[in-house]
Amino acid sequence: MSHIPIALTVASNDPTGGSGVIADIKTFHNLNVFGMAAITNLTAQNSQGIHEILEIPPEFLEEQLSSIFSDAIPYAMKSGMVPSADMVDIIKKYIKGYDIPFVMDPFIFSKEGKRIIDTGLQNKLATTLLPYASVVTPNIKETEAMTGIDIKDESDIKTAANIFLKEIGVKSVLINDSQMTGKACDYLYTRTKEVKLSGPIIKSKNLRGVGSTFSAVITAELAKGQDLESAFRKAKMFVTKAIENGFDIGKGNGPISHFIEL
Ligand SMILES: Nc1ncnc2c1ncn2[C@@H]1O[C@H](COP(=O)(O)OP(=O)(O)OP(=O)(O)O)[C@@H](O)[C@H]1O
Ligand SMILES: Cc1ncc(CO)c(N)n1
Repeated sequence: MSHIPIALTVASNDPTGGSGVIADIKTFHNLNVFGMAAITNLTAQNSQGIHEILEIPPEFLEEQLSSIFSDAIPYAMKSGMVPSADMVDIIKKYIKGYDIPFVMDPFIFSKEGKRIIDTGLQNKLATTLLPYASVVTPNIKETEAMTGIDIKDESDIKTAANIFLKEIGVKSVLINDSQMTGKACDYLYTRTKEVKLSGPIIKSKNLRGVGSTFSAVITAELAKGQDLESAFRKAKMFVTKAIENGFDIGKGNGPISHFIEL
């Protein structure tokens, strides 16, 4: 194959391969997109939780991005765990400088509910990066943290989505809900339309990487030139199958599968 779309992830490394950039690259590969990764953090984590986080010096993120972009421009890019305000500014420079689709997957809380970034950095992400994002993919807890809305039902989700679109200035928002309604519901809001996709909650303890994988599918599909609604539908199908085929790896919560065929 002489030509292939490129997708770039700017996120952290999980050495056990369940989430973060390794999950992103597995997803890009599954979808026939060439994956690249610029690392923001190294984490020490496993199926039982995140133990330590080591930040890469921001200048070295800049080195990684400048090496990538001076050589081949990715067709789409996503961000995951961004640990410092300096890194937010560096990422913004590349998004502003190169007009490519940008998917922001905010990583504010760990699966175990622990806050990973402070509110100052969370606000910086919202004010500096979100206005340049094609789409942001928060779960319910992240949506509450970023909009200040206490979400109890679907109308609160819509109110929060309007804050993302009208006050924060993001082009579209895709809110994932696997916590509130007892169903796995996802809501896409753009300035012109709303799409809701709903499925049953699959009972599994092996859910590591589900959020990273969902946003990686969206990024891969945008890299291929697909529109956001088709990318959303594909991401929903992908994660559903990936959860159904998850693995019992480790003593705690295992990873979802990236071997699936759609
Ligand atoms: N148990 C489940 N059954 C079916 N779908 C699920 C389940 N858990 C999550 N999903 C779906 O997976 C996608 C991502 O879910 P969600 O946003 O809740 O993950 P997350 O909390 O961001 O994950 P992470 O902690 O990995 O970032 C959504 O499409 C959601 O509906
Ligand atoms: C590196 C990394 N990225 C994302 C997540 C969230 O799933 C995690 N646990 N670790």
